[in-house]
Amino acid sequence: MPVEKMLFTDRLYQSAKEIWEKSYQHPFVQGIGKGTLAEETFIYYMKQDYIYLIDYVKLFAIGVQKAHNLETMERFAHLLHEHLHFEMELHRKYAAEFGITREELEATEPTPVNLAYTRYMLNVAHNGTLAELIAALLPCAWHYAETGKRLKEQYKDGLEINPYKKWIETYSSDQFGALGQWLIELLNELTDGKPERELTALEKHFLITSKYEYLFWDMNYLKQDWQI
Ligand SMILES: Cc1ncc(CO)c(N)n1
Repeated sequence: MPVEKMLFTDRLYQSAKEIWEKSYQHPFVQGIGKGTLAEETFIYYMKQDYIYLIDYVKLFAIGVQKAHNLETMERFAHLLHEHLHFEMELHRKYAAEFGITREELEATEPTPVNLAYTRYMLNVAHNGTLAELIAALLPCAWHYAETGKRLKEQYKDGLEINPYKKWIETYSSDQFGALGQWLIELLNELTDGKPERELTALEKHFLITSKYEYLFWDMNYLKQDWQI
């Protein structure tokens, strides 16, 4: 009987599982689910996340540049468009609700954790292979899709009156989930038959950005910024 082959992304999922669980249990994430997170904390996060996404979207442009065929180029161009419009529209809508202008959103200065996280991914994107780029950016797409779906299920009773309903609806949507799913498939294709040495390097990127995801929640929760 043939042995069922474990996908490389299953391995990544297993190795990051504990970190992701810690993120899910973080009071920031739970506060979104319950709708109890302080509004000023959410606004702080929306502003930081908006400028995070500006850099994140650039990673897809580098994906276009590093793609080996036209189909992959088209998919990265699609991802770039979806994050720039579908996802970032969420931030613009919340900002409008809170009386924050687009200019103000865009002029946000990154905190140390935000800057370190985006610089890490941009560095991998510029200096690494296409597989390395995907390994580094995948926790963002995958972890958010999973978080959105889990929160929606766990807190479905209060969803209609939850002020963060739009956030939960965006990240639990099939439209958002499909973005991560395609990255998962591409990474499995690119890593098929690759030596352990290369896989270990990819796993390292995946774990580091998974940890940055945790730090990002924590940084926003505590409103950690430059001390000087
Ligand atoms: C920090 C962070 N990670 C992932 C996502 C999902 O794209 C996001 N908006 N922000």
